[in-house]
Amino acid sequence: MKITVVGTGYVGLVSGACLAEMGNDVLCLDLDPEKIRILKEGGIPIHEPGLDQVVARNVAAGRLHFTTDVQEAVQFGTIQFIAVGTPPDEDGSADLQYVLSAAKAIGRHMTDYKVIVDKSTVPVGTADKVKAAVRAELDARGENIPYSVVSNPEFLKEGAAVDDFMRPDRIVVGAEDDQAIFLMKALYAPFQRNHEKLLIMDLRSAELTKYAANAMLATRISFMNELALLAETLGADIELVRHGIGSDPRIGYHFLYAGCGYGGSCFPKDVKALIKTGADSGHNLRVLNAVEDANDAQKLVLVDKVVERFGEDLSGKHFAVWGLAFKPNTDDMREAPSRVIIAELFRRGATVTAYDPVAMPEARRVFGEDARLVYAERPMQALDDADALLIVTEWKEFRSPDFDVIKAKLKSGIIFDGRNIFDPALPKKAGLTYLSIGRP
Ligand SMILES: NC(=O)c1ccc[n+]([C@@H]2O[C@H](COP(=O)([O-])OP(=O)(O)OC[C@H]3O[C@@H](n4cnc5c(N)ncnc54)[C@H](O)[C@@H]3O)[C@@H](O)[C@H]2O)c1
Ligand SMILES: O=c1ccn([C@@H]2O[C@H](COP(=O)(O)OP(=O)(O)O[C@H]3O[C@H](CO)[C@@H](O)[C@H](O)[C@H]3O)[C@@H](O)[C@H]2O)c(=O)[nH]1
Repeated sequence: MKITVVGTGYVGLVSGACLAEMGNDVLCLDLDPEKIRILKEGGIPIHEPGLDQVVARNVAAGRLHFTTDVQEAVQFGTIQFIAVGTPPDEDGSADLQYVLSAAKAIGRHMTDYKVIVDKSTVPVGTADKVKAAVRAELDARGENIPYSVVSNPEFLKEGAAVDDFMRPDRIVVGAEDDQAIFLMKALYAPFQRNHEKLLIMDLRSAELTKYAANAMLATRISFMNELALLAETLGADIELVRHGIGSDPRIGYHFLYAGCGYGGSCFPKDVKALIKTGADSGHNLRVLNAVEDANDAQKLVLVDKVVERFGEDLSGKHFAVWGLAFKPNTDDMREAPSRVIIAELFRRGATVTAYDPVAMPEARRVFGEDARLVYAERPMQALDDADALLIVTEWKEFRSPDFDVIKAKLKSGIIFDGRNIFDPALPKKAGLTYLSIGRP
């Protein structure tokens, strides 16, 4: 099948590469000439394990191409995936300007039947807006070319994106006409081991499903984070509680890890957008408001613990921070807890040496030139002259350190672990004070 992907960011590139891997001819469009230049020269603008091989293989096979030419891109694919960003607007709602401008471009240049697929995360009712935007462009041209609009939200996780796309738990397709349903079924046939994975529904239910999934996952995390704080006060261990409740299949083990808050390009923005959708339609989504509040507070929990030990004023104190990305296996720092933690340490007068296996170039962009923040080449080097260590991202390479070396380096001998990555007995055996989330 011939497919165009409009927007070659995270989701666009992973989707385009994986759809090519399944034998389709894919043309990825982006308006950012720098991104397309990197891709055309064989580079990958994001860090995502395994993606480079899939891209290289399909470029070499002649199935995956990149362009900045809008007209060429629109005329290429029968299926047009819109995978552009939907960042939060000032009031928390999803900003649809990129989606609608992509839709208009399709209406402006299409010359034959198109299935226009919203893959971006978009609020309920967006498919109707996309339909209207395309119709307005066709009317302006005096054309009446047929087209369908489909909602096909994406559920991939960064760091595991290729696997999530190629082996999905489910594929949600919101569609309202037989031709579009037929084409979407044919497109996804090779992706499914069993047919129950393809869930065909109406457009609005598909749009809401995406927000419901992220909101449910964010709720589990905020719930566990609050219980972790309670566990600390009560002298219980949240990790044992997690095992205790996760063994109930109605609850399950996934997404129950307490930590220093959820970040990333999706949960924070999608929870906000769903709250706004609720408010706009007369529903105060109380649970989700609390989920967001709890997460905002949780991002500061490590600093609260630092303040308990070192006092409100941290002038003259220096901290090592391990982990900058919002989670392991990505260089993405969008809404990362590290941003809030480091900013709060600065506000209180402290300085920081940070280490992250892949996100340091991104951190340089995020924080800019700032004398209060330097970067280490290795995790242990970050500990030089540090009063204490803060662990913010659970990268594998942090999991088995030499605790005696940490003890020798840290002035206070304190580790503040925001991701519960160690068995507490090990740092304690080396004489360190180990403060994690929700554990005695
Ligand atoms: N990042 C994720 O893990 C993830 C997972 C599932 C769903 N989503 C959703 O997918 C959407 C895209 O997210 P992302 O992280 O890939 O965004 P991104 O910011 O990485 O990429 C968006 C790209 O779209 C391009 N673009 C904008 N307008 C364009 C236009 N009119 N024509 C062509 N290109 C255009 C931008 O230049 C950019 O490269 C969002 O709605 C997001 O919520 C993201
Ligand atoms: O038990 C857990 C699991 C995750 N997190 C945090 O939650 C955030 C998000 O993690 P994750 O969901 O793994 O990453 P994303 O790549 O943001 O993926 C989410 O957001 C995507 C964009 O919508 C969806 O497609 C995915 O299904 C959804 O998991 C990160 O900060 C994690 O540290 C926790 O604190 N505890």
